[in-house]
Amino acid sequence: MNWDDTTDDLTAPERLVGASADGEDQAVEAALRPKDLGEFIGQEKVREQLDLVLRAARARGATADHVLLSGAPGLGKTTLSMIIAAEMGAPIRITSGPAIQHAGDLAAILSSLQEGEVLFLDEIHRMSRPAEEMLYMAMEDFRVDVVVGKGPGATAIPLELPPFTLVGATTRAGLLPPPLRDRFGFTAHMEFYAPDELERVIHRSARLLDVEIDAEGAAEIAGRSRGTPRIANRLLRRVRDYAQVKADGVITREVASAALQVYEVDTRGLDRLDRGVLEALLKLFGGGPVGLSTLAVAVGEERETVEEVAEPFLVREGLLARTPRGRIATPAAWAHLGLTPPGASAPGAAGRTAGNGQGDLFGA
Ligand SMILES: Nc1ncnc2c1ncn2[C@@H]1O[C@H](COP(=O)(O)OP(=O)(O)OP(=O)(O)O)[C@@H](O)[C@H]1O
Repeated sequence: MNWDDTTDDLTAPERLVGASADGEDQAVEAALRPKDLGEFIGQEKVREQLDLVLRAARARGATADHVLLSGAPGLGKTTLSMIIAAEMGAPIRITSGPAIQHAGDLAAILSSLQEGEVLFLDEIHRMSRPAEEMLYMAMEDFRVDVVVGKGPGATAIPLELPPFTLVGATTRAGLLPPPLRDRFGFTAHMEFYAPDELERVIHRSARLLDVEIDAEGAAEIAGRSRGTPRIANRLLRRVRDYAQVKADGVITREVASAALQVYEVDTRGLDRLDRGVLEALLKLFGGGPVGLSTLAVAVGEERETVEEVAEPFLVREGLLARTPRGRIATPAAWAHLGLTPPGASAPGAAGRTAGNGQGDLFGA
């Protein structure tokens, strides 16, 4: 594993706990995707609300309102968009903001949509400005103006579109310009999944992959999956490999724990990079505060890698705080690594076992 690669792609797929999809994920995910709202696990509120929106549209014989899904990668936005199409009995077209750089690209897609079709636009916040402006009119009036020619001789030819449902997905709803946000009839924010929901995701995927797993094995993987179904499914596949080669193929707590120790994913889902940052903060800087640049040099990473790849999860987990004076480790960080904060009395045996049994990998 080459951590330097993370600076080129800040959600580097080679991270076992990275939330964006790698090639293997893409191949397997199609088979693991829930096909209807009933199969979709968790996100109770979103499911209930979406169910109402879709049922009502079906009852009216109308095309569903445009839907905006926001939330971190791997939480099921693509899956939900496919479910929306399936529930409406409509075809789906999938594209993404970065793929639409010119208004003409969007016009070509929109003009070829069938009536009622679902257009899934991933990373909608990364669309170009002219395409975004064309989308406003398409969403509201099902019409676009195609500009032909350049300069003073340019003419706008209006083009009627069949009614369609736009499902936009974004990791950051705050980045969307308000006029675009306002044109969605329904907006849903996807939350990270609770451990029991991830356990259900894991059991379901294990069934589909024909892997035997017990309740404790699923709980062990769920706890390390960073609240994200995509990571849960990926860890399940790696643990399955281990179970096949080193055990009898059955995933128990012991097998899952031993496998994820091999892959350097600890009990809270921290990987080598995350732990490296925490270790440096605690051992070299007494828990901080320390500046981001200094911390990055200490772990031999780029600033951006530490800030954008490692820190968000550490902050979310309450292990690290970003303050105006620099980065600070929380008491939970000391406990997690089984270390004693300066000035505190040494922990007893219980304190030391609060670590994750991987101290040997990072021991000073
Ligand atoms: N609620 C869920 N129940 C069961 N499986 C789920 C659920 N949500 C997501 N998954 C699984 O997690 C994987 C990733 O989901 P999906 O591709 O929909 O995420 P995403 O939010 O669209 O990610 P990205 O933003 O990176 O495109 C899929 O294989 C899917 O089967």
